[in-house]
Amino acid sequence: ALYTTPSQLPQTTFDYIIVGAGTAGNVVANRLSEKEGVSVLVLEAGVSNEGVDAAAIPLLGPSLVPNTLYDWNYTTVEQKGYDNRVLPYSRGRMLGGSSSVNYLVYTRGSSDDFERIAKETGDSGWGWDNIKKYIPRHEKFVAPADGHDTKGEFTATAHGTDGILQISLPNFPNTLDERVMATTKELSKDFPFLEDHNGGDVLGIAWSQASIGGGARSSSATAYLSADFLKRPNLHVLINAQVTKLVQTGTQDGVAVFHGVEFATKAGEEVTTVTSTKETILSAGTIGTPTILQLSGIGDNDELTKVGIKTVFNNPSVGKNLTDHPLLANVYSVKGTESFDGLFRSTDTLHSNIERWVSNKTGPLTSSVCNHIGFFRLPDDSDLLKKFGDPSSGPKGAHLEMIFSNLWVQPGIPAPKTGSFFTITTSVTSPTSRGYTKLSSSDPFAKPTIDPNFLGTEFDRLALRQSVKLAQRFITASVWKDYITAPFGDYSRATTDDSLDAYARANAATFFHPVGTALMSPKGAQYGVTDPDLKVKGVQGLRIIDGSVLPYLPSGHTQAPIYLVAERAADLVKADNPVFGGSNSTSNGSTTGSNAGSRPGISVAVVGGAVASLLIISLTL
Ligand SMILES: Cc1cc2nc3c(=O)[nH]c(=O)nc-3n(C[C@H](O)[C@H](O)[C@H](O)COP(=O)(O)OP(=O)(O)OC[C@H]3O[C@@H](n4cnc5c(N)ncnc54)[C@H](O)[C@@H]3O)c2cc1C
Repeated sequence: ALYTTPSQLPQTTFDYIIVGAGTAGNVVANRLSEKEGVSVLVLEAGVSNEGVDAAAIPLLGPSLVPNTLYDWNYTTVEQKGYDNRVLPYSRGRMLGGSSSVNYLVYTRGSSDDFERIAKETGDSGWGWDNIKKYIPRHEKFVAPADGHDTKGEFTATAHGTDGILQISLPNFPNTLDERVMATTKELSKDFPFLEDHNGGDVLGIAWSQASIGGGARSSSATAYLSADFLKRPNLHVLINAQVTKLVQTGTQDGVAVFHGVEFATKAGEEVTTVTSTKETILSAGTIGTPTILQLSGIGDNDELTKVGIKTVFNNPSVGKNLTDHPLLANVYSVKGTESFDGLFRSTDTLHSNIERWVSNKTGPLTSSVCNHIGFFRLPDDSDLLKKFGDPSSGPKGAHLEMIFSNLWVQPGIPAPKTGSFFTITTSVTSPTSRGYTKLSSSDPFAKPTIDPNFLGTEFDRLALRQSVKLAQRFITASVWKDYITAPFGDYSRATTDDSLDAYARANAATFFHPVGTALMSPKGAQYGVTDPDLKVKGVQGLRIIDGSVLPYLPSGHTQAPIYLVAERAADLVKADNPVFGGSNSTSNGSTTGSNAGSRPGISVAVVGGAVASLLIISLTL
């Protein structure tokens, strides 16, 4: 059932307590509550997604953040690599978490991304061959809302059709479609067409897939926490419940045991305590999870002492290794009125499209932000790779990304009142900068200090420059000549390496893909926050299942890998509880050694200061 106030809870002790009804949390809640009699409580700080139209209508999604009720409304510290600008750092604060507010792009990453995690954690269960077994359980690949013939736009064997989360190809055509496809033919060497991004290969330009079904957003709330699942008598979900700390309930073999969870409906309100008999699972996301650990005394002793929190377990890795994708929106002015910019300028046009969506879930508002995406590698002989080494996950991993949007896309900057636009958003897919999140105060309602450290390394600065050059090369195909008028705004002045770098520093933003602040590492390693089974190191009763455990960003956007990680993680939880009939049989993985303290396949020289600082952390643990 779904509850809105603590007094509605039928009990205060549950088998499992999950903190955060977000992307990963709802997967785990769903899977654990499959078993009758296993009680599961989910505590969510935010509100319900029900009745929030912008959370359902795909192209209105970007209006959900920042500075809204549905966002944690975090900001970064001044970003040195971005001319000291402060950025909004949105995280979804509602049922579904960030899957309810994101831009819906659904990319699983490359098989090498998962292989790298398997190799570095010593657990083959994180490898692609095992992870891809979860796709049929997770995915329900459905026809797009416009009913177009999707032949040649995807590879059927890469998809599941009986799972839970609905995924579809573009739901509404746009004027870029033919032009992008023509460019993959004319400039096929640099921009090859790839049939499907989600089968383990990502390199090339493919039709974009999105978490949309029947023309509406499919989120972890609409899918894994649908009304049918909420009818389960053993599944309890409480909204408006912000967890303020974990409570130590005992000590076992000298190790602190955490089975208690404190939460409050808002600052200054009374705190309620609930208890788990089996496990407490943190699924509060890459910012929320380390924040809760730190508030509970699990973190860097020096940092905790500074804000007056008593350290229970000193783990300097908590909150470190924050890794995110920089985003640079390269905007072109285009001819005609076929871009989607006009949709949002006239209230009448917007209303008629909303009416169309309400009546039959069709029309331009069923679009995500793009119909095509491309992932690319720097050339093997590029100066960058020679100088810095290769930070990607392997030959199938990407260094750069391009997204093609049929409208003005500039997070945080309102669209001009006139004009039609085509945006090629570019990114460094394998960034080497690392940042952190830490408490600013012991007050659980105070916002943490967040530093993603965008463009903090020379590799990232130069690779972002290369991504813009890639976009500039893309539009040299003949098909753009009669469409693009000119680069827009600052972009028009980005003509030399120096001016291009200045333009990037002044305009880049974020894809909102933070990961890594509670990274998993081998059992026994002297760095990292969880073991490969996602149990928190140094304490008992706690597991982490969300984006924070990912040691690296995928060659893609983050929601799909997080869903898959959560699906496997639910099996790992089940394997530890005989009630589910498991004794590690469901995990399909094996732990192959401890590798304590080292990060195989990557050296300090390869990724510069970021990993160097991680290794220093490991020495001081
Ligand atoms: C604006 C935006 C656009 C994005 N676009 C895309 C995209 O197009 N494609 C893509 O793949 N990814 C995208 N992402 C990223 C992706 O959505 C996230 O990486 C992913 O959803 C994170 O999943 P998670 O389970 O780690 O955390 P979340 O889904 O964020 O879940 C965390 C949950 O925990 C709750 N919580 C946090 N702290 C507490 C607390 N103290 N007490 C109780 N509850 C708490 C939160 O409210 C939230 O519901 C985007 C993200 C944003 C914000």
